Amino acid sequence: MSKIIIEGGRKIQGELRVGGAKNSVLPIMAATVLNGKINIVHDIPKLSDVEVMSKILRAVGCDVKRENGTMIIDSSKLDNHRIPEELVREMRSSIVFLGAMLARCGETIVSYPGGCEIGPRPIDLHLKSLREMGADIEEKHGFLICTTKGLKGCDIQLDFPSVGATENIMLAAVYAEGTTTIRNAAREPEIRDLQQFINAMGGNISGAGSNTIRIDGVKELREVEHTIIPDRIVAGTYLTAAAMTRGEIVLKNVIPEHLQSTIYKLKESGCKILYTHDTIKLVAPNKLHAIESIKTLPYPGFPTDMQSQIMALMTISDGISIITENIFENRYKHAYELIRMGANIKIDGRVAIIKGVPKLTGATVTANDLRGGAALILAGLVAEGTTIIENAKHIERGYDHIEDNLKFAGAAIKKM
Ligand SMILES: CC(=O)N[C@H]1[C@@H](OP(=O)(O)OP(=O)(O)OC[C@H]2O[C@@H](n3ccc(=O)[nH]c3=O)[C@H](O)[C@@H]2O)O[C@H](CO)[C@@H](O)[C@@H]1O
Ligand SMILES: C=C(OP(=O)(O)O)C(=O)O
Repeated sequence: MSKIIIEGGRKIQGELRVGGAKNSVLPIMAATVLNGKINIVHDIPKLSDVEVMSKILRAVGCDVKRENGTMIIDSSKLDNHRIPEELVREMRSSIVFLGAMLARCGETIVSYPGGCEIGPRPIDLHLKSLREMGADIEEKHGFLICTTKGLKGCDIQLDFPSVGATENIMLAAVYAEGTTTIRNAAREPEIRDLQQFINAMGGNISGAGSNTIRIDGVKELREVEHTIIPDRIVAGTYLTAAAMTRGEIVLKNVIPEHLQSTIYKLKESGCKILYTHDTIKLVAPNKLHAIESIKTLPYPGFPTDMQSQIMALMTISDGISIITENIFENRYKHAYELIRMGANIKIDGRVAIIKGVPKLTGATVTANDLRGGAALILAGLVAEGTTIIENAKHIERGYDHIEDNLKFAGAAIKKM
């Protein structure tokens, strides 16, 4: 079981480059099955989720090669429509293969993904939408057995702008007969990246980034080369690390527009933030102020994937901060670990009330999920003494060499 050990009290400063976004790379890897040709994808981060996605692609017959940050996926020999159950269990977001495999093969068998560390994560919107497009989906013994005699474009109204459901519909609709319209679609930047990838291989999608997406079915797709957009959550995490340690950091390869809600809240805590079109500089104040209220919302609202990290910052900010978690029901497990480090946090359902304390103290804590683990690293960077984070494997799902990057920026941190 991997552990991260941190000696707190060092500033995070200097320059860091942000790599490709996990939440872009995963659906884009699923989309590589569509063309039955060569896909070249740049700026692929080294993450355990990317490893699982590669294993799934190989299991269905694709050839996957990786050279540093570039991945070459040849989907021409795809010959299996069953996604191995153990891999779906390892990574819930493998559910995006549903739409992609239905489009390519007209059939697929995927095990039901179930919930995860952050609570129940139903897929009813995915299934309802794919059925509306003409998919026949049987739910039997924990598996989804999906077939179609041909998907047809239709109008889909999502009850909630689900990221995964929007992606699954986009993938399924690429070859569908006629036009598919998704209303109340998710507007996350990663959705637009998926549109760009599919269009670069000859698909016909418009509207991603707005709440209405139109997909006109095409007959054939070609080879493609694409670069993944930078990870806005990794960028937000490094900015928060500099803010909490009274540091000063410049991030390169970022899209500041994607981080506006995070930047806005970091400014409220007293940080000075300057940016160009692809860099962000943060200068921390001597004293962090409480952030009156943060409500997680679909993009462009404040991202639930930054909630844990910003909570870590609030624990040492002067005054009372309030978080309302609106996206996931059970995303406060990290709060109880932060309390072990001296934080003053009260949880009442979806609301967390955080009263800033003068200092945190190092302790042995457990990462229960990806972003909760990142929050514990941030707390460890400022805590007095040694922090040991157990179960650090969760962090590897979404951060490429976080300990090396933070060490480079001044932290006393190591992984064991
Ligand atoms: C790989 C990836 O991109 N993961 C991101 C994606 O997850 P994911 O795609 O799973 O998130 P969704 O946007 O689908 O889920 C948001 C909310 O909708 C609910 N819901 C979703 C689908 C459904 O069929 N029924 C339903 O009720 C979920 O339970 C949750 O409460 O968006 C989340 C919300 O920004 C992020 O936290 C995740 O990092
Ligand atoms: C919840 C997250 O991801 P996933 O949907 O892959 O579990 C996340 O990135 O914080």
